[in-house]
Amino acid sequence: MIEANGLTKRYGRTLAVNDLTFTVQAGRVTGFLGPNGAGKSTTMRMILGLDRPTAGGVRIDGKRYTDLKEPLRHVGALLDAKWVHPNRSARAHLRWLAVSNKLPDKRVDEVLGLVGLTDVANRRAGGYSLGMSQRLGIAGALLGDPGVMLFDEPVNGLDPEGILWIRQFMHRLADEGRTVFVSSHLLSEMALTAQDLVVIGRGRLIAQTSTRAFIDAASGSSVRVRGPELDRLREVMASGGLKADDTPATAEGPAALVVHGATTDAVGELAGRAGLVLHELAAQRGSLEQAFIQMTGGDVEYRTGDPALAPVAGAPSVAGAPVGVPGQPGEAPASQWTGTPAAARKADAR
Ligand SMILES: Nc1ncnc2c1ncn2[C@@H]1O[C@H](COP(=O)(O)OP(=O)(O)OP(=O)(O)O)[C@@H](O)[C@H]1O
Repeated sequence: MIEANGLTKRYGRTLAVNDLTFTVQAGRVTGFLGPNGAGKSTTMRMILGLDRPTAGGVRIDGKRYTDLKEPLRHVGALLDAKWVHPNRSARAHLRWLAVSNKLPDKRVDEVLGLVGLTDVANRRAGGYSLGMSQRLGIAGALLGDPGVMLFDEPVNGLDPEGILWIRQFMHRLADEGRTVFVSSHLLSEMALTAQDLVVIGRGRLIAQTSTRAFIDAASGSSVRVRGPELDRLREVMASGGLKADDTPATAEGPAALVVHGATTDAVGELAGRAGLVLHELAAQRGSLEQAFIQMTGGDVEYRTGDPALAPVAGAPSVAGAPVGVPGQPGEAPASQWTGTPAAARKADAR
């Protein structure tokens, strides 16, 4: 378990992390989301004892990182997959890590097997693809068989096969009871990977909740309904006090209505009482992307002019956390956002 309490980091005038309090539970994959410059990497570095908090602190299984006698046995991290000497083989790199951390040599072959690199373990790491380098980084993080694992943008630049592998591997680590904390800009991927979320903006907590609750709170409840008499259906919804919008036919389905702020029960009963035949009645969930943009709306700069990405004023809060974090007077804003989810990927593509 990771527990951050009032975690704060200031770099000169920039308040990179501002009084962050959150918990990352064992046995779950927890996504760490925030616009560019929100403070994710700084937070991860503080968890790993690589940066000193200005105030507050963070504990790993109840202990500060600096108090862990053998840190690699408690926490493993993948921060930069290319952090390997290019002329070293994967096996030599892991052996060096194992020796310098007093870990048994036999663990090297175990972790190579776990990440599927056994057959290429003697090849130069400099010649590895990004996907292989990520696997090697994960092997290094696993060397001490730690209960807590941190991943900073692990799927950046990976092909679909590599992304799927990482997703399944993280689920496996969580199923083994480990704490898995992963930052990513790939929101659709996070929706599939993370069971819980910690969402930050300008260094402050926006939400800590399950992924499902985060999406539901942002998107509200809406119902897609379709039948042979769409006009009548719209009238019946209106007479029941429900607002319905038309959605045109697409490759995915025929024209339908989307009824806002309603449940399938309410829509079905209204239609049934009016004697209307229905061909489709389904609750609609928003995407993590929509929820993220809505929840971080106050923290970002939009440059695309796409109205679909416009920030929503007065976005609801999740789990009691504030939304639309205001900047502190006299502080430089620590957040940048280039608008589209694709552009949200780190410009430096670590
Ligand atoms: N060593 C440093 N010195 C000064 N400012 C820093 C330093 N490290 C980070 N910052 C600033 O702190 C803020 C948070 O940066 P951080 O890298 O933690 O954000 P992030 O959420 O990881 O962003 P990204 O997703 O773009 O990597 C930014 O404004 C950044 O410029």
